Amino acid sequence: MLPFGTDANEKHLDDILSYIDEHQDEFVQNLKEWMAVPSDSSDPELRSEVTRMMNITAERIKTLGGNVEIVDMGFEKLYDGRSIPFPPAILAELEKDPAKATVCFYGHVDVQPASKEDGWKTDPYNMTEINGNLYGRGATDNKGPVLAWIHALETHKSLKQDIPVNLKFIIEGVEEIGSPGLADLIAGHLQFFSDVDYIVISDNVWLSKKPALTYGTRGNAYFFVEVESGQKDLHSGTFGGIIHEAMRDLVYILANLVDSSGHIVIPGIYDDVAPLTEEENKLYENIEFDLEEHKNSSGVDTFLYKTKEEILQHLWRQPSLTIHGIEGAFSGTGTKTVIPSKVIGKFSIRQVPNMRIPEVEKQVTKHIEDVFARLHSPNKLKVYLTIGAVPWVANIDDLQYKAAKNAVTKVFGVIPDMIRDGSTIPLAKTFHDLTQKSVMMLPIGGADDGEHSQNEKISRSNYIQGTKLFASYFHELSKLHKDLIDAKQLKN
Ligand SMILES: C[C@H](N)C(=O)N[C@@H](Cc1c[nH]cn1)C(=O)O
Ligand SMILES: [Zn+2]
Ligand SMILES: [Zn+2]
Repeated sequence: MLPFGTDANEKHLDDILSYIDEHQDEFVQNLKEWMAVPSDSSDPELRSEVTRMMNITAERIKTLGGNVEIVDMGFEKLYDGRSIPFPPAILAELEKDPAKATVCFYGHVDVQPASKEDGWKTDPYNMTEINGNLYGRGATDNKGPVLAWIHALETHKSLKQDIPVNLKFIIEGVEEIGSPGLADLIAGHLQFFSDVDYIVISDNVWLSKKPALTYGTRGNAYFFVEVESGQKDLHSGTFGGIIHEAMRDLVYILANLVDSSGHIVIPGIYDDVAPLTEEENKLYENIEFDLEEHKNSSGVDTFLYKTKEEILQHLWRQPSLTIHGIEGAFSGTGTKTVIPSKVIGKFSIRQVPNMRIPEVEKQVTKHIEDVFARLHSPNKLKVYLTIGAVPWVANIDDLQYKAAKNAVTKVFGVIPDMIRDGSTIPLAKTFHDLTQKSVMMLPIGGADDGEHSQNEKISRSNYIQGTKLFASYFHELSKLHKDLIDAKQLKN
């Protein structure tokens, strides 16, 4: 093998990057096949599709030559009392050379719900390319990036080139429902992580047209609030006006969580939020972020805040409360004159440092009970936390951030922005806390990809350049890691 940093090694990488360009249609076709699987983890009826997607992923890693363990994750107890199997998780490894750095890639192949009726322009499960964009559910979140990582490795194999790092994979199928059971899986497989040097996640998007490295995410505390008036739905002509309606109680509760300025009105909720330091405050000035473009891509005319700094701080370092929906309420077209008997309001609070989920749970429960008490309603109230994902902020001085910066500069010709993300990777902090390894997010999705939205996409360019980015990252990391080991040996 040639030492890294030589011209021959540069030539190897250039061959890899050219191969990726030349095979892009094949890579796009592979993504189309993955996106045809409706692996929506939130729909119990589609659970077998998530399992099928996990098996497809496992086969692909096996074909690469990886050692794959398919881990049974047991059963999920649904809130309606049913039990359904969780999809299995994948633990895999490829290459085991003690002289090389070991990188563990984490990703998920489950997706958010999607249906044409929600307003998609194309069939969400039939990937469609329009003007250089690959539309469909999972394009950017997270099938595209997972496949791009695999393609970067397959390219090395196809060209019979040495992969400069050892690889491990942890791939799951329940990220979109908060990664239940995954923290226990990690805790029970610490041996798997013992020789891992770096953990990489590519499950978010850039903030602008400029590539970015992500060193922090918000967490999420997801709540269900259930109000029940009786055993069955009733006619609003026969019973309207004489009973305490569950829906009225719930709407009142939901209306008393957050005010029109976005301020969460739950007492104590901001108490633990980390104060803004002078040093952090300065960071926001230099980040590329086009407010108007962000508005355009969201389809919303007016944001709650006016400046870039306010917007970024409210996305990255302030909690936010979103009301997502009401289960059991009439939501179809038409004019059904029903009084729903049991309704479940769903809302979540994005968590930031130094909020603590048990404290948030207490504050939310007490607040909802107090608000409900004002109604003097005889209805039954239940409040419960269904997802408790904590925020994560990493040390950007870790070596892999430097390797990723070099790789971005090589592939995109610009130095990446260092950003945080308002969304949640439930396992990011868990990885760090349980393994004590460096964690980094290396996004390849564009700011306008529309994760979780209708018409989710990834651009062909980001998908293919992203594949090149991963290949370059292996090479840059290998060089820097080797220098680090050499320096350590010299010291001893
Ligand atoms: C960032 C990632 N692609 C993602 O979409 N994560 C989800 C995870 C989650 C949080 N609560 C429930 N699921 C998200 O941020 O919504
Ligand atoms: Zn995701
Ligand atoms: Zn997602």
